[in-house]
Amino acid sequence: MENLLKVSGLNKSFGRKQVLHGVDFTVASGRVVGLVGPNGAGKSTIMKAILGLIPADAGQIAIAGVAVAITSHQALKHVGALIEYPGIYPFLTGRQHLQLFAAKRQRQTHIDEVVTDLGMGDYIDKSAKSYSLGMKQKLGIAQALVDHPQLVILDEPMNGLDPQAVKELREIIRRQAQAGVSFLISSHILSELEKVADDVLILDHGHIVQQSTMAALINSGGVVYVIKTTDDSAAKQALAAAHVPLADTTAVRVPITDSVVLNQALMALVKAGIAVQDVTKAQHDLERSFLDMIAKDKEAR
Ligand SMILES: Nc1ncnc2c1ncn2[C@@H]1O[C@H](COP(=O)(O)OP(=O)(O)OP(=O)(O)O)[C@@H](O)[C@H]1O
Repeated sequence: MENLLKVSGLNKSFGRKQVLHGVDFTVASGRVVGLVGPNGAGKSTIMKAILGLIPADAGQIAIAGVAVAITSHQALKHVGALIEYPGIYPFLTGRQHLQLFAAKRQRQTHIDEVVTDLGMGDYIDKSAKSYSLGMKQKLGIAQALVDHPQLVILDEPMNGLDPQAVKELREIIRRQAQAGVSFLISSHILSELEKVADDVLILDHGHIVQQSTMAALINSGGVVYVIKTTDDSAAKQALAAAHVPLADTTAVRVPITDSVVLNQALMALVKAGIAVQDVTKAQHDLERSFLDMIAKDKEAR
């Protein structure tokens, strides 16, 4: 797979505060890459540097092999972006905004496509001053997509969107990725990107803490059996005595490595006279493993 975006050794300080530390990653053609990290981790700073909006102190950024710098924007010709807040002119209609962003060739068709895909038909010809937060956000996303870019950079695009709009946005991203468009999408909530991203970059205090596929990240947390009993604290003691590992201390959660562990757990509970009321396979807790990863990285530094 060809790397459309390549970022290497990116350093950035604001005054005496270093906010990016040797950031390296790639985005391949047709991949959706999630950039996830807590508030202030440096997500927007990375995106602004890629877009040549702020100068990096060190490192290289290349799009389709062409270098980007604050004075060299040629590589950004086929890049669409929404960074922080959409730029909205209150007295223009949504359609007029899109006309500013769409190249002349097939302008009308491209605008109609994106308006339909994002379900903006009802208000696209009204002036933007009447738009809700979510409508403005959608207009910002439409601006990023309207010119058929090869690479789309979206900073927290789900902000302000209702669940239906989030679903529509996910669908449009997946459709475009299938057609070969690459995406770099930031969020401070990992689970927000669970259904849309192929790959994940986890960023903390300007360091890339983990880079993997979303599938590998989900599997790395493992699946757990949640056992409901009549007496959970006695159940935990019985399991500890029988050397059955627990996934965490909040409930009777047994990690699934193989079914033998579940058998051992159930036998230990039955032997201790604890009634098992229910056993369910629980969804992997993505947010918890994200927080664990950040905590581990903090300890290591
Ligand atoms: N122009 C600036 N001047 C000084 N400090 C800045 C500037 N821009 C960003 N920072 C600092 O750099 C750090 C990273 O900020 P950045 O906006 O990149 O984080 P983020 O991960 O996008 O956070 P959020 O999720 O809150 O948007 C923060 O500590 C922020 O205060």
